Amino acid sequence: MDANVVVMGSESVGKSALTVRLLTRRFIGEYGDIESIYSHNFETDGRDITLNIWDIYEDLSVETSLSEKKIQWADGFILVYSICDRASFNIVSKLIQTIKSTKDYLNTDKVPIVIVGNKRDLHHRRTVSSEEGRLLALKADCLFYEVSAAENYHSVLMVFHGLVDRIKDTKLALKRPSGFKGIVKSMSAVFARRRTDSF
Ligand SMILES: Nc1nc2c(ncn2[C@@H]2O[C@H](COP(=O)(O)OP(=O)(O)OP(=O)(O)O)[C@@H](O)[C@H]2O)c(=O)[nH]1
Repeated sequence: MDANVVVMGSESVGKSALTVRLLTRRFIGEYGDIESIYSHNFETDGRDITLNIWDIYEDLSVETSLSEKKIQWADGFILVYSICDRASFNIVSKLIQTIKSTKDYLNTDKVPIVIVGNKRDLHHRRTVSSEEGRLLALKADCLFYEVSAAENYHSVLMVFHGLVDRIKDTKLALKRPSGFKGIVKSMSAVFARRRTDSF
């Protein structure tokens, strides 16, 4: 399975640090203004996953046709803020709205989004509590993690694994009509066939 992932958030929250941590297991400190697509292969539940990660430098809270293209390209989103930067947390809510209004999800309301509070190691400078992050995720039906790209590889790995699991579920739900909508769809397919049969 291929999964396109966009990493978004305000400036300097650690988007590149998270991406580079996943790819190399390292934290190198300074990353410059890079914007690239990286590919990374891993296995989950016996399935090979190719993750295409787009690390976005541009501020996507300002709507442009390019940002719309990026949103359409993505199967899932990692929205990063810094626990020491309240403005970066506020931008995450705006990004969720932009994504949910832009992305055309046909049958499902569940957009695979993970909210990440980064720089957990700087807890003495914290201005956004864990509860606020968790509450936002709960309201928007997203996953939530607090991590330190600087200090910990495993929590970063969990972020990407969590997102891939959600992407898998969404892709499966899109393939197989399920629930009430799916039943209505299958019934109308049967009736449509009957109607054409009778002519
Ligand atoms: N203490 C601490 N610093 C971090 C952490 N993650 C990133 N940084 C630092 O925060 C700064 C910004 O990190 P980047 O990864 O470049 O952030 P970015 O969001 O990609 O930044 P832009 O590309 O400029 O938008 C760098 O100085 C990093 O070393 C972290 O978990 N803890």
